[in-house]
Amino acid sequence: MSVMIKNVGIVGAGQMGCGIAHVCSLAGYKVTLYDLSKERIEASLATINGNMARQVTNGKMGDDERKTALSYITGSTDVQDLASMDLVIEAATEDENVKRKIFGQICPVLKPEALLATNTSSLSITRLAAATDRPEQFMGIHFMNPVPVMKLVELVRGIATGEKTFETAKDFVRSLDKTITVAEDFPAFIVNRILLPMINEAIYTLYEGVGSVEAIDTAMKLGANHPMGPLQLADFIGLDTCLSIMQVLHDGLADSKYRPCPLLVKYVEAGWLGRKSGRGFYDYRGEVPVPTR
Ligand SMILES: CC(=O)CC(=O)SCCNC(=O)CCNC(=O)[C@H](O)C(C)(C)COP(=O)(O)OP(=O)(O)OC[C@H]1O[C@@H](n2cnc3c(N)ncnc32)[C@H](O)[C@@H]1OP(=O)(O)O
Ligand SMILES: NC(=O)C1=CN([C@@H]2O[C@H](COP(=O)(O)OP(=O)(O)OC[C@H]3O[C@@H](n4cnc5c(N)ncnc54)[C@H](OP(=O)(O)O)[C@@H]3O)[C@@H](O)[C@H]2O)C=CC1
Repeated sequence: MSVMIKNVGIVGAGQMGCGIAHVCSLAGYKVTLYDLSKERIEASLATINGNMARQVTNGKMGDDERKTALSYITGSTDVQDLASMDLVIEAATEDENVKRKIFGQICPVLKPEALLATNTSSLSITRLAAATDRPEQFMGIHFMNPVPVMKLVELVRGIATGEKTFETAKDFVRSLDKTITVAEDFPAFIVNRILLPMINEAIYTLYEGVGSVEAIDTAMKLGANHPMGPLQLADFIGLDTCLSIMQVLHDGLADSKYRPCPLLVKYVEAGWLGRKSGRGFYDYRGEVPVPTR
């Protein structure tokens, strides 16, 4: 008992929006990728093309497949283009006010039967659902970064999420060849409840002078077999997103063990957001990343 999905809208063409568009188009869905500016849309379509081209070079897909998938993605800066979507996945900035504003704009445009999902990393699905006109048709579909590579998707139901919505989300995620894990609607769900305190602790380790950026990342890569060091991973996720998640954990669970490291706050205040802004715990503006501490 699930709803037929053909057209998928994605709101926010950042790193996650691009990744979600990438995997949806490869699975045969018609994708409308919406963001605020034409420049962002153009840059995002170029990023998706580049990521697919790399998969062609590595023999992971054929060039015809790449062309077909790309032809399924349409960029848009007009919210009216979401009117024909069966499912819309919100993947905009991790800020509750931004997301609430988006729901206020898109809900009047969507078909009554359309499902609405959020890719939020941490925010309450129940609270976000209450900001829409369709709490029964709303849930969390939380992809991992980089989406084309990571196998997991967390599914999170709000208190009002209907069974049909949940079943449809499960079928949809399986059609993308991803593995589902179901999390209850508590701050940051499962992956980020565990991962982000580890990253925050790595930043405290740097802040307290226990080790340099390089020492901490090398320690966790070679000493714990993590594919990326925690500071490299923080830069990869985006330091603004990391800080938002820690704030949600701190506020939502009211435990001082989740307090965001002041050094993380400082980097975000400086606009050093990691890879996406060119600088974070590493400086990415040269040929190779250079630690900033
Ligand atoms: C914050 C949240 O809400 C939740 C989260 O997502 S938390 C973050 C979860 N993600 C992680 O923990 C990632 C940890 N890092 C890794 O697993 C690996 O370093 C990595 C997969 C990102 C890269 O692996 P690697 O072996 O160093 O790199 P590399 O061999 O160049 O790439 C492996 C594949 O990833 C792809 N890839 C790498 N970065 C990519 C990106 N940004 N976008 C798309 N594809 C990417 C490459 O194209 C390559 O794909 P193919 O195998 O299809 O050719
Ligand atoms: N980064 C990660 O590793 C992961 C992130 N997530 C979640 O996915 C979501 C997106 O994260 P991510 O892609 O990393 O963030 P990015 O900062 O890369 O992208 C966010 C995008 O949303 C756009 N945006 C902001 N406001 C609006 C709006 N009102 N309407 C449409 N688009 C808007 C931004 O535009 P502009 O740049 O112009 O502001 C930007 O293009 C967040 O909720 C995050 O928590 C989930 C899993 C992993």
